[in-house]
Amino acid sequence: MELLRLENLTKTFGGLTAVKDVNFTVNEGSISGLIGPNGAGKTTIFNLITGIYKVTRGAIYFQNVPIHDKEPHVIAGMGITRTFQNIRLFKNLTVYQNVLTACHHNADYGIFDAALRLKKFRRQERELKEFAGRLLELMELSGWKDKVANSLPYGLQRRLEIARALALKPKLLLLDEPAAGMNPDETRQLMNLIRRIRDEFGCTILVIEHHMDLIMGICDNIIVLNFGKKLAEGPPEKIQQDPLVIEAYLGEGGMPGA
Ligand SMILES: Nc1ncnc2c1ncn2[C@@H]1O[C@H](COP(=O)(O)OP(=O)(O)OP(=O)(O)O)[C@@H](O)[C@H]1O
Repeated sequence: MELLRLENLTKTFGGLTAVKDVNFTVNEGSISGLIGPNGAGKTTIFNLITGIYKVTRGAIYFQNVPIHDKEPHVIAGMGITRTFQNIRLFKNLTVYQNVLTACHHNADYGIFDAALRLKKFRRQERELKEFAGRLLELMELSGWKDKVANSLPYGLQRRLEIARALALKPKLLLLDEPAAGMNPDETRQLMNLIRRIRDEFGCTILVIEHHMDLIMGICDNIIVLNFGKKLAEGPPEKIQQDPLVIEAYLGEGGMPGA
């Protein structure tokens, strides 16, 4: 079943067309990849889906509801969450505190419940702590729980960022270059984690990534962009052999990791 649909999506910045008439759908429960050479328009599409940028032309539907005219907080509230190319964490808080603060977005107790530590507050606090613990387990960060985020190796900081995004219980998780800066071992581990997030957490994933092994290894469907336009779409085996895709990457020195 379709979760997200982009229809003739176009974004211009002054005279530059960053995204031009892009159409694709993301099916519920799938892992989809958005790839393309540098400057192809991938992050711009994430910014359009999440409402950070206003759409110039075209439409975006989430669960068949138009979202291209909605504010970022409304879109987030509907169940779309993202991570960023540059890691955004509370660097001086512990791993656990980072996840727990994100979990608090789900709390609906009032200031009186909290101040008087009423039953509703105590029950929700217990549930949020359990959920934070579950997320740390899922992202294999339990052993780092009490470490300050800043002290974590780079690959683990990226995993912590994903745990924080999952704390918002998204239906659609957008990952912007989650394996950037990771070594091959860390990348392999991340691939397994992304599959687990889909299988155990039940959320749909759209991922931008330059690591081709990751994209080809986990995606059901891949959308290739070049100069803002959709160049190709299909399963990994089809994309890997597509002459147009290979040619687009040749200018950049070939398909990365292929
Ligand atoms: N806010 C902006 N103002 C002006 N131009 C922008 C803006 N955001 C993106 N662009 C331009 O739009 C084009 C697409 O950029 P985008 O960041 O979406 O590419 P990308 O495919 O994500 O690239 P990369 O793989 O390098 O991250 C680029 O030419 C970029 O300079």
